[in-house]
Amino acid sequence: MIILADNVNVLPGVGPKRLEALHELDIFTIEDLISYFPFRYEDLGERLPSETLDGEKVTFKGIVSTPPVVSRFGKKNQTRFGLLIDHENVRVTFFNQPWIAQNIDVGQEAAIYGTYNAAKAALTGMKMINASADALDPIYPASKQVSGKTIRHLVELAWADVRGTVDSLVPENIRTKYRLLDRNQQIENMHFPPDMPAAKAARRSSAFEEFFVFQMRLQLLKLADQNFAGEAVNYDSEALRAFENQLPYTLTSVQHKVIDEILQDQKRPRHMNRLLQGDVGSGKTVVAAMAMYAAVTGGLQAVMMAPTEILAQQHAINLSQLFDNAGLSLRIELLTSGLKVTARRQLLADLVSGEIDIIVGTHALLQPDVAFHHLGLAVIDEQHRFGVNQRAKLRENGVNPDILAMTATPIPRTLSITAYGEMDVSVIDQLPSGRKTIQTTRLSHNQLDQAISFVKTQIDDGAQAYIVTPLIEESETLDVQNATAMYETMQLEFPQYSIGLLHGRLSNEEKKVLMADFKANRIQILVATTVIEVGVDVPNASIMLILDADRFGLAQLHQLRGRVGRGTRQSYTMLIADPKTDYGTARLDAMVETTDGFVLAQRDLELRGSGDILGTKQSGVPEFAVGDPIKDLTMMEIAQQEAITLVSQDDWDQHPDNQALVDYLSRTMARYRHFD
Ligand SMILES: Nc1ncnc2c1ncn2[C@@H]1O[C@H](COP(=O)(O)OP(=O)(O)OP(=O)(O)O)[C@@H](O)[C@H]1O
Repeated sequence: MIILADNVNVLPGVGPKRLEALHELDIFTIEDLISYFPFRYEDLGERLPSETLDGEKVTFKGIVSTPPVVSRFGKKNQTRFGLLIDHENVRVTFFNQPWIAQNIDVGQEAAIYGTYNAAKAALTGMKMINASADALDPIYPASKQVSGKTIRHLVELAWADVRGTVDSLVPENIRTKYRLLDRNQQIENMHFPPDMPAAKAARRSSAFEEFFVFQMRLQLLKLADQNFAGEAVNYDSEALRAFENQLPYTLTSVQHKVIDEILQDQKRPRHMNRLLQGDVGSGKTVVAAMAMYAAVTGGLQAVMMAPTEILAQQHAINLSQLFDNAGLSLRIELLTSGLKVTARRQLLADLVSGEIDIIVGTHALLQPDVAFHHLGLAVIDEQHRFGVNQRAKLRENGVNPDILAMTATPIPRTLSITAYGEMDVSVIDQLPSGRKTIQTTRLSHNQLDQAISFVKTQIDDGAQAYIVTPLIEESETLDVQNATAMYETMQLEFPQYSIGLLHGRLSNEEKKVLMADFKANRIQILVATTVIEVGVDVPNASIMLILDADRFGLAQLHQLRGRVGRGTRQSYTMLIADPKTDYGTARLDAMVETTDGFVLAQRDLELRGSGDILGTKQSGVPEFAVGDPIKDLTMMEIAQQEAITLVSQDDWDQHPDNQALVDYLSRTMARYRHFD
């Protein structure tokens, strides 16, 4: 007798090789197997012959009216018998499936899927179907090593034993409220639906279950965060006010608002886990600087983590400038991989002794030898590149800083509930005043000369420009060649100016020097591949020329455009492209129409359709097997509400009704992919 917790290799036919292949599909136990659902059903279309067109594929169900006869010709053979459907007799022929004859007797009910020949009232059989079930064929997501048919077969074997023994994960009161099936019925109808409505009902229940379990995990994570007794940061409000007064600009009301939200969190003796979401160029850095300064005035250290070394370096420069200009002497250091051994050792010593106030770096900051004197705040830039597990690393060796994650990836409201479910969110939805709307134009390749002469007039006027060439995924060499060719063209076009070339093959050191030169206006034109994409801040750069712009996704184009329009100059983005697809054209049109990242993100979603996993993957939204977090948003919202309600009840995890859920969550938490 097989039970749910058994390893799948208890099933006949699952040897080491197949086991490995099943592991690839995340199937380890019998429970995993029976929760591995078909993603659609082929309707085999049971009908009467009179309703069927010639040549149509169809399923006929009837009574076998003549004994099966197998005739052979050479290596081939055919099996024939009659099938009485209602009052019509149809002649059935199977080719090369002689075993069919052994399973057929006169008088027996049979369902056969095949192609109908109306003139001859004959059916060329393709397969026999379980006559007592409906003609729905479940289609399983398969891999190269395991076919859908094998999965189907294993599910049948397993279900025969565990049927009726599955406990529901969604508590009964919630199931009743939303008319959801219990888990036995749900699983049975996912695999063996008697008809389409039953399959639909089972999918609905499965999707809800999946969302609910996901939301439970988020809520538990949130609770765990809160229970991690965070530290109350006793910051110096006077000092913060003085810092603000020394800034080179006035903070916008939205910046004020989000700074207040963050400070409130820091002040509480609770752990902060907040996401700061703001469009490109909206001024997140100064908000983060305030939060870090708050920690420092409270006698704590702060760390800022960026996804790349270029960005880390930029942040270190920007922060130093901000604090220097305000006359504050904080010690800010940059930890990079290029640091010499002795320098690194000194840096780490100063960090642990508390001499360093703020340290900026990449993932390198998560290495075990990096220890703090007293870390109070971790700012994480571009949050979706850091998984929850990585954040957890920060907590090891006893440090449990407040977390402020920042992202410029505009996630449409419809997705943020899924992407950031466990965090509190602050949004900057207003750009600093004085910004002029970036003017975006679309040009074809034969207008490139025109674009370049426009760049010329702007540079003569003191502006700086980016020229971006597309990343060629198949070949980094081509990619670099492309950028290099453009660089050479620009040198010819602009002999009087200094031109830089930035691409992925350069060392971090070379990149750093280039960026510093560009920032200081020692370089006027920077030809770059997409390495320039996120976070680079050079306010005097006001021209962005993107070549083959149709090769970029909308989010990427928006990020690139966000590199300009950061100062007071009128900025321009020129998209050079001859798009070959409607989708390419639509993306460029969207860019011309709006500069609002949230509008673009929504448009992107519509253009791609919610089924596109790739896009959602990029944005950090987890994938689901059955439910669609965009189409089924309301269901996700309900699942979230119910999860919040459940975990807010005292001793909810002690209640017998919730044991199956509690067990399931603890069993599966460890290998939960969404949080990697
Ligand atoms: N209130 C303000 N008034 C005027 N300028 C501001 C204000 N706040 C920030 N800035 C300036 O706006 C520019 C963009 O700010 P910042 O680099 O913080 O943007 P960001 O939100 O980090 O954007 P990205 O995600 O694109 O890096 C910077 O040059 C910064 O000095």
